[in-house]
Amino acid sequence: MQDKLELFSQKLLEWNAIHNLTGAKTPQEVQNNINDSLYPLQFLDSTPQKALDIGTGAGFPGLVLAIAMPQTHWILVEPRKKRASFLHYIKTALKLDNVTVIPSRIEEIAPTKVDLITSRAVMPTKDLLQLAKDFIDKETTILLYKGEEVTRELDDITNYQIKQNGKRRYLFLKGKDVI
Ligand SMILES: C[S@@+](CC[C@H](N)C(=O)[O-])C[C@H]1O[C@@H](n2cnc3c(N)ncnc32)[C@H](O)[C@@H]1O
Repeated sequence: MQDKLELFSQKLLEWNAIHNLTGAKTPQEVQNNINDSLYPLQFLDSTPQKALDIGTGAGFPGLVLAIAMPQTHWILVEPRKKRASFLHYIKTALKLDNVTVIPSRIEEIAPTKVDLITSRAVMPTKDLLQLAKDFIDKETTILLYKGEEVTRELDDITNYQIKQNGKRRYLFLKGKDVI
């Protein structure tokens, strides 16, 4: 896993020097994003079979999680062409057979139920749950990477867990509480 993460980091820095894929411009910034992506893994109680990352951008968190979780099939949804091309390039270069890259918006793709949904810095929680509703069943875990104001977005959702690491808030929801 470490070798793959290093190669991902190196290629991201190379691509990012030409195309503007992400704000992470230095090895340390990329590493910080990798650490952020991986941190909440310790709170997952089982290995999901199928997972969906919405708005993967240059790979955070979905691609990093796919490298760390080879037993899970990851669907990475990213509509911006250069970002999706980069994800596809990394899938091929790192031989990530457990990854499918879909270069579309989440609302444009055929829904399928998944065990885990992740997303970071894409849209407010309620909007995301609405667009992702056909991917969610009662057992689905939803893991959203949020900031300190996370609870303001929750309105009537009362059953959730938040794990904190510095300013990051990892929001865990269960399908049965949001559908
Ligand atoms: C601020 S970037 C965050 C990228 C990455 N998740 C991260 O944290 O580095 C937001 C990403 O969400 C994607 N996005 C925006 N609306 C989307 C939608 N409706 N469905 C899927 N992706 C979307 C954008 O193309 C963009 O790459």
